[in-house]
Amino acid sequence: MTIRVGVVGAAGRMGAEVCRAVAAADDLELVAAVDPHHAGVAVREATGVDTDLTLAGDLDALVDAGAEVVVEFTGPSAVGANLRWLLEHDLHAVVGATGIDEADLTVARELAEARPANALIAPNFAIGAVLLMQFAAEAARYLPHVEIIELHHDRKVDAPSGTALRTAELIADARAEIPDAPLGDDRHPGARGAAHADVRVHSVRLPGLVAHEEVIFGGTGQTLTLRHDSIDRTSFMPGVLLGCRKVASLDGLVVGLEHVL
Ligand SMILES: NC(=O)C1=CN([C@@H]2O[C@H](COP(=O)(O)OP(=O)(O)OC[C@H]3O[C@@H](n4cnc5c(N)ncnc54)[C@H](OP(=O)(O)O)[C@@H]3O)[C@@H](O)[C@H]2O)C=CC1
Ligand SMILES: O=C(O)C1=N[C@H](C(=O)O)C[C@H](O)C1
Repeated sequence: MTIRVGVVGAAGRMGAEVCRAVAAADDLELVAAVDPHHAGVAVREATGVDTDLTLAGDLDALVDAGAEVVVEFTGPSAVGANLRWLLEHDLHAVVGATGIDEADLTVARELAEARPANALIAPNFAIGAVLLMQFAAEAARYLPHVEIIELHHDRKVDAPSGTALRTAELIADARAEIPDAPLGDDRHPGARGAAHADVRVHSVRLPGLVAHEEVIFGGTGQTLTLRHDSIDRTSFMPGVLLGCRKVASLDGLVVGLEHVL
């Protein structure tokens, strides 16, 4: 039995990659692709997938096409409303877009509890990044002094990255104390990064980068550096496909790919 998959944000860097990955998977079928600003464009042209589908302008196309699972890769300004719509229409959601706010997350959690559809939200679908977050949480138990540097391509709209925010939260949950992160003589605001969950996060945006994160721990006479590099967006695809296969068996809404590994 194949799973019928729709993609929202299908003309974007990640959405197009997801369309290609879904179309290439034997057990998944690409049945709809939505991207309002590119409606009417052939999916073949936007993604290279061998299909007669056309990019749809609104989410109703997902229902019309009989999608069972929908992959959401739009961005911070659209993801909250889209996720709500998907759950209200009983469509399982695999969400990669970052920047969903707390209020939208609460609504989505309640909907996923109340209705038959589930949601998997993963700030990062690359297995290496998931492991980096787990290793960072483990290290923070012993080395509470830590800062994060995330580095991304220059077209990324949000900063800090969703992965960096999640890493900071996992570190905050794991470490027993909140050590000082001195600002020093902070002559240029921002020079010491931004604090999230009491962890300093620094964001770099440059052409040539894809998605990278370093977590640097400091201790007496030593440092420990954990680093992950996505050098291509295909790095996220095994995680996204796994999410498509597992989301129906989840219970409500979960955050983090680790829950389906
Ligand atoms: N979880 C993970 O593993 C990963 C997450 N991401 C996240 O995925 C998101 C997308 O990244 P990326 O592909 O690089 O961004 P892009 O800007 O390339 O793609 C986003 C696409 O969504 C479209 N879009 C905007 N609004 C809507 C809407 N309301 N409905 C449907 N489509 C819409 C955009 O249209 P237009 O071009 O006209 O704006 C664009 O085509 C970001 O939040 C990023 O942080 C990225 C990589 C991995
Ligand atoms: O925009 C991106 O590219 C990425 N976004 C996600 C994030 O904000 O963490 C995941 C990955 O870092 C790539």
